[in-house]
Amino acid sequence: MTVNADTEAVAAQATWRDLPAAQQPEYPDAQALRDVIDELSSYPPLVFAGECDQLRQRLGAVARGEAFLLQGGDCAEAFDAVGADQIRNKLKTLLQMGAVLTYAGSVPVVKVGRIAGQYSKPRSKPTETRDGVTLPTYRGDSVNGFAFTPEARTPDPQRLKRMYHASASTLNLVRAFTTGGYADLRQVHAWNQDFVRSSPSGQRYEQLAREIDRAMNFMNACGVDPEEFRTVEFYASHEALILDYESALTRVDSRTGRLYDVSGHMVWIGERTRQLDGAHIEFASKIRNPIGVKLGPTTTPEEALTLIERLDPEREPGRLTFITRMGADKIRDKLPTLVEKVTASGAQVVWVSDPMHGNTFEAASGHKTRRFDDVLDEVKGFFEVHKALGTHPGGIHVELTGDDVTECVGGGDEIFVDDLHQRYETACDPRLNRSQSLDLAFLVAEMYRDQ
Ligand SMILES: O=C[C@H](O)[C@H](O)COP(=O)(O)O
Ligand SMILES: C=C(OP(=O)(O)O)C(=O)O
Ligand SMILES: [Mn+2]
Repeated sequence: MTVNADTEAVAAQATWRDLPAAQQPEYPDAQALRDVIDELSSYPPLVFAGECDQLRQRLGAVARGEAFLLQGGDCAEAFDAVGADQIRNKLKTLLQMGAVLTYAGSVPVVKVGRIAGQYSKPRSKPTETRDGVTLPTYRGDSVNGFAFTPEARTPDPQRLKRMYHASASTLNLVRAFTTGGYADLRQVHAWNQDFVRSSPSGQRYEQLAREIDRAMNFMNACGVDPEEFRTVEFYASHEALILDYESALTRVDSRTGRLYDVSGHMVWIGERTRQLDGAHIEFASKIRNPIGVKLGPTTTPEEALTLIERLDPEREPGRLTFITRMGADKIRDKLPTLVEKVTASGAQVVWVSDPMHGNTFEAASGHKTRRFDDVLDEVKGFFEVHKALGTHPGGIHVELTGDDVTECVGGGDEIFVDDLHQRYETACDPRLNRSQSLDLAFLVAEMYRDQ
């Protein structure tokens, strides 16, 4: 491992501490937090800086229009969901989506999970009231517990260590699956085996898998058996929200002397913490990882240009990804000016569509949900805008799970509002289930081809 702790250089990145940091937990015991930070600072990196560089190169290809980014996973990972089945199901769903996009969209797909670190949530309200009792809102397993009790909801810094260990175990299994044979393209059918073959998306996938098989057999018969089919390059990403944690996992790379946040390959800054004069952007400006920034409907072109100045002063394709989350009803109106102004500035950012976060609503039953049709319409709008401007629709960023949950309504195997209660398991936002995720991949592949 070539990443060393270089105390002085690492301390120099802590300039974010002088700036306002939104959405941070209020820990009751400051000393307990300091102790945890000290301990985390001594832990080994979860990723290698060279892998972050490799992802930046892959994203550079996306920025140039030569590849497509598939980024997806839970809204909020949970400590009690760090089990082999859940991790495998998520990975399988992403691999299936990747196969669909690569084959049907005829484009190399860069695969990045919202995984192995996605434990912290920004919230719209600081407190939650139930039956007259008001408690701090749930902010992700890294901060407090989901249960509605004062004990669970009090932020506990020990949870940051659990986040590290949960991330490490998850990443370990993901690496085992992706390099140990499970992700071998010859397994395209196996990924689908347990999936309801009667479901429309399962059947459609089966058809595509047969075509991939034939193509591979053809190549084999021609004497071609590329190593690339045996393993999959898969990267981990999460929102860099809790700066004490991200900062404790920031290290100097001994190869280059530069700082990397080794808690994940790519990190992003959320819509609620992207203030230009805030701590999160300052922190992100100091690290070399590929950085994403969520852009909601209020983003001005000037803000986008300043973000580029702050985060990508060297104008390096792949360094900066703008993840737009406008809402299906706003994307066609809001996105064009941003893309035009950014393109005119000469910057080569990756443009990605998050069609989830601008389309959330509360059903009459009280469940937070999203309509599959709105999700699809936002992606359509994203593609239309880029087509009109001659720019590259670089990818999608989605909240999904490999389990058959009922959290978003619609899809080929339709889920109705009245079904939501059946398997509503998310700790935060509603995710596409496996069938809806595959539906989306097929439809996006068509859009990409038509582009
Ligand atoms: O993904 C995160 C949610 O969109 C965010 O936490 C806000 O959710 P809330 O409005 O329920 O707080
Ligand atoms: C909170 C999230 O998104 P945003 O910052 O875009 O609201 C998220 O990605 O879960
Ligand atoms: Mn979310």
